[in-house]
Amino acid sequence: MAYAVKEVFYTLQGEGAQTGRAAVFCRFAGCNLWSGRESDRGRAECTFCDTDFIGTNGEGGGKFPTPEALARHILSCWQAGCTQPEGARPYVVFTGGEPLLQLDSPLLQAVRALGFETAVETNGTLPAPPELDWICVSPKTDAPLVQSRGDELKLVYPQAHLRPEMFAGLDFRHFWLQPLDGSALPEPQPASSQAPPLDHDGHLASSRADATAQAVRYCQAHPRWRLSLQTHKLIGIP
Ligand SMILES: C[S@@+](CC[C@H](N)C(=O)[O-])C[C@H]1O[C@@H](n2cnc3c(N)ncnc32)[C@H](O)[C@@H]1O
Ligand SMILES: Nc1nc2[nH]cc(C(=O)O)c2c(=O)[nH]1
Ligand code: SF4
Ligand SMILES: [Mg+2]
Repeated sequence: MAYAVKEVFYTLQGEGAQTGRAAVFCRFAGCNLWSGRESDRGRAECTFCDTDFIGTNGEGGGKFPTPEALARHILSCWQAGCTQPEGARPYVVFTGGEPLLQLDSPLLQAVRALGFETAVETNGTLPAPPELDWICVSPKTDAPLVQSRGDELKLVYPQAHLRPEMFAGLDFRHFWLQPLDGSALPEPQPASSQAPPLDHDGHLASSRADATAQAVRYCQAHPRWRLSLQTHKLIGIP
């Protein structure tokens, strides 16, 4: 099958337990919870997305006809950025959009054959192929959770009707609260059907600072949960 890829870039993982690790990010086009168009955001299943995943016109993006072609492209991005590869296994993070709409075993086998360790960032609504070394699931309010095990569960917080306790019993090694970044979102319209971001106690999170303060309070009260900051945004890298 052909793969539609928005962008492929070399950066540091900014979130979760692998924060700070050099990685190629392969961002697939398309998502099953939002069209990506602002005009549809209010009625989407996921309303707070911070990412442009429409089309294949980003840096390093394109249509790739075979798993091998995309795997070679990912390797070339690693090689272009990593000048001293000795002793480090190349690392690729598949994201999107929703990567599990396209990420399949042949592609994972192709990147593994080139030496890559593999990771995914997924909304958890689709099952993950077995060849992944690291699975990060980030559940969304209105979406059924199908992938209910993995390495880390990263909950954007606060989200209407989603309480961290709903997930604390699942089979993950790490549990993160990531403050909702509403800075790129349009102001909510009064008539919007979009549910407001309410925390545990029903408080409205009107800014990333509010969301961060709420997440800090929750982690302090429930130490099984840790704070995941989007560190790439803090330092201005992709
Ligand atoms: C853009 S999503 C792509 C992967 C997948 N569709 C998902 O939702 O996990 C990558 C990560 O960014 C998080 N994210 C998206 N929008 C965010 C926002 N406004 N504030 C904080 N985290 C956000 C997602 O929850 C997910 O963990
Ligand atoms: N540096 C960096 N780290 C990230 N971790 C998850 C991201 C994503 O959009 O999936 C992301 C991203 O977009 N950039
Ligand atoms: S599920 Fe992920 S990619 Fe899709 S709209 Fe939500 S945050 Fe964005
Ligand atoms: Mg991102």
